Amino acid sequence: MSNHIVVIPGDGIGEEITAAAVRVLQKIDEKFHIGMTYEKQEAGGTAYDHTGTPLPDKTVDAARHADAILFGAVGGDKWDHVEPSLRPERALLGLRKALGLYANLRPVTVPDVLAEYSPLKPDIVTGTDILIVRELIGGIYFGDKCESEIHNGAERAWDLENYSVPEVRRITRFAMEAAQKRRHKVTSVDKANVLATSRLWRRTVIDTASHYPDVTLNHYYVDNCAMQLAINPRQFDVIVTGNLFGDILSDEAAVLGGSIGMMPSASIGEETSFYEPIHGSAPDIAGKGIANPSATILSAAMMLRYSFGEEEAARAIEEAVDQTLADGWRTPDLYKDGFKKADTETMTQEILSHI
Ligand SMILES: NC(=O)c1ccc[n+]([C@@H]2O[C@H](COP(=O)([O-])OP(=O)(O)OC[C@H]3O[C@@H](n4cnc5c(N)ncnc54)[C@H](O)[C@@H]3O)[C@@H](O)[C@H]2O)c1
Ligand SMILES: CC(C)[C@H](C(=O)O)[C@@H](O)C(=O)O
Ligand SMILES: [Mg+2]
Repeated sequence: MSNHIVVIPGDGIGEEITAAAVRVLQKIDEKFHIGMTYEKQEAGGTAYDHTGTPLPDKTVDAARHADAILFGAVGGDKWDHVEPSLRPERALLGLRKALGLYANLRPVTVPDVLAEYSPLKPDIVTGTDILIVRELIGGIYFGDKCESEIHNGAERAWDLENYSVPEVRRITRFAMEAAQKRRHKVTSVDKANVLATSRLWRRTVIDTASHYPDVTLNHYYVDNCAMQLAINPRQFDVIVTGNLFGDILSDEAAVLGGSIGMMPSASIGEETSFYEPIHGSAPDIAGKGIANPSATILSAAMMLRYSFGEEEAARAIEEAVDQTLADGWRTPDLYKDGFKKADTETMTQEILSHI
């Protein structure tokens, strides 16, 4: 079986964190003999600087032919003034669309050793284990938009949200099947009290869920869900939601475990899957060698599990990260008095030492 990985570091901390994850994968390969090969490709602002486009065709072609993709992050203030269609973030959206990556899985777990890092009380967050299933190639992100037009004498801009029944059905099935392997509960999040798209979303979720009688379904409006995540995160098993709400709720949920630097993701479509941390390019710390590489390393673990069927190897990575935290190593995003200070390199070496 071929296990060819296209690595797309992107911008900002992207290079540092993907390099760390590749080292972990190489160590895993020595132990588990998976036979992974790597190919680096450009996307984002750096690709724009080199080629005039944030998403070169070469990158899309390589991604399409890969067995899995490891992605860092794109974007940064440097490209804020670039024409919208050429912004670094368009590379990520373009790849998601080109690869049909409709289901974005964002697991939110709070290791016991990190419960005290949460801005919430440890007795609220301990034991949290949520899988956010975010629809990734529809909704307002991909609807028609207008950057600027004159309407009734005033300049305005607009973005159109739309969802079709097949799109909602597909992501709901995914969430239901994920829940069947977990605690058999799905919470659907929408804004059906206001938005037409959310009313179609809710109807379709209810209809699709009726084929999964072993899964309990409940609904929250997104504003209430944002609050429920802070009040009682343990009530959630699988959350299924649209593209924009999923983006926002997953950053919120990331703080339950103390840092977005710990949160991995997998994006699944019909063919090649895509693995990336949920955080961005962190321009404020880029190049300083202090980014937490764990989210990307844990994304590599998801790759082993979902793309290569290597459950034992995936667990070996997750346990190595847990052990490194249990040993007291903390990158600055998690550091507190009494713990051992780690930069990206030290954290990576410590994780490697446990594999
Ligand atoms: N998937 C992606 O490529 C992605 C995701 C989100 C944002 N972005 C882009 O990244 C740029 C910066 O966005 P932002 O500042 O809103 O979000 P961000 O996630 O890059 O950073 C938010 C905060 O979290 C910190 N942080 C993020 N990752 C960290 C890590 N691994 N270790 C330690 N601290 C970490 C940053 O230092 C910053 O303080 C923007 O251009 C944005 O569009 C890209
Ligand atoms: C960079 C941006 C396009 C992206 C998104 O909004 O999907 C990011 O915030 C994410 O969460 O992956
Ligand atoms: Mg986001």
